[in-house]
Amino acid sequence: MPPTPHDLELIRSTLSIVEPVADRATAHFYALLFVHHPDVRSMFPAAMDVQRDRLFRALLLAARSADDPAGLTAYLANLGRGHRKYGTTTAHYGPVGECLLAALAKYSGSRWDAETELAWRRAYGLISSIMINAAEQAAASTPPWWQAEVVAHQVRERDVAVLTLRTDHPYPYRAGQYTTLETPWWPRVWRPFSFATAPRPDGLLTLHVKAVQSGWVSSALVRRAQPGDVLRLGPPTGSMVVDHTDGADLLCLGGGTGIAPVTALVEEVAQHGANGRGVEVFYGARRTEDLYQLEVLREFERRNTWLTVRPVVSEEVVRPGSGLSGLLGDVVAQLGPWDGYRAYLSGPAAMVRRSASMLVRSGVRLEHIHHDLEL
Ligand SMILES: NC(=O)C1=CN([C@@H]2O[C@H](COP(=O)(O)OP(=O)(O)OC[C@H]3O[C@@H](n4cnc5c(N)ncnc54)[C@H](O)[C@@H]3O)[C@@H](O)[C@H]2O)C=CC1
Repeated sequence: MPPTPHDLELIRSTLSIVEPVADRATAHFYALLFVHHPDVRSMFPAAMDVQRDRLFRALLLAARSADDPAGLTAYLANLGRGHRKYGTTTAHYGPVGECLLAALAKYSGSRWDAETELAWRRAYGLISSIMINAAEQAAASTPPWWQAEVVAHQVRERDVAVLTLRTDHPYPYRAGQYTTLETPWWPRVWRPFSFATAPRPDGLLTLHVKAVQSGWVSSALVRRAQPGDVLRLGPPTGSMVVDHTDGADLLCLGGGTGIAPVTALVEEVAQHGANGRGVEVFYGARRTEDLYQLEVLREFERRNTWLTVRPVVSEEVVRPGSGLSGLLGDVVAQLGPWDGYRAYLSGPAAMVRRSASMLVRSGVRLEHIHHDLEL
């Protein structure tokens, strides 16, 4: 039986009690899981900090999205497909559910009673059945992960590398989407990276990676990876895809390496034909020298009259009339209104959040703003 509206109230109330102590509750969950099911420990990375954080964020997201069943189902189905790369099987869901309920019971104190437990059992039953079904369906046509050999590695500026990959099986994706990637140097640590090109006939994939401070995976990809190294990729995911049937103009904001999926979208429109639609790209960076992808975009602009590319720098003063400076979303909003546009936002989380609210104020409808921030 699916959760009832009353179940949802009980679930949200439990989560609000557990949220302030989420780090301890999730640590307890993993401790229970690894003590009672030691065989699953090898499926997780040695350092569990990011993983701990993810579990609770996923639960919160599921609870908050319960009013949007279609969106929630899509999110959970994606999560189920994505779990195949960890080696997750249907048999794992039962023990995980028991440990999760035990951890929630411990950290919700006197709020936990038989009714609350039943509500969580119903919710977990639904969540796991959606994830299991999606994983089983995906298993019929795609591998759990793809091996991807680095065939080119080019350092564009100080900390950004462009990697070209060849997969062992065809990799089906859409421009604007991203993958999760594991390197041989940090086993079981998976990080997301967007594709920087639309799918091409040769099947090669391109990623832009910036080595971020304390970013183990990104630093290894920029400073250590070289042609011949073999990475693993999870399935493609992400909602930043263009609907080529609606013909509306596109407004794309890419900040830093967030310009990668924007470049892919431009390439896909060029392949597909713009059919009367205009595409406005705003490319944000801190300084002019960080605009590593500008020349590639300028080349697209020279070949396609429907495309306009404007760089925006945030930490440099630009002479009036010679360029744009300021925070990306703020600058774009000032150039509005943007009524009727379909917006695509990609870059640092704070930039995406701020830009989304600025664009809503300058006329873009919320449902026409695409990005892949989860919370
Ligand atoms: N699909 C997506 O959303 C993608 C996201 N990314 C993320 O984008 C980020 C790129 O990092 P970098 O290249 O180091 O970018 P960066 O830190 O150099 O900033 C790039 C742009 O974002 C703006 N920005 C940065 N912080 C801001 C804030 N707090 N408020 C408003 N604007 C802000 C800057 O002014 C600049 O225009 C990474 O975190 C990466 O994970 C990368 C690729 C795809």
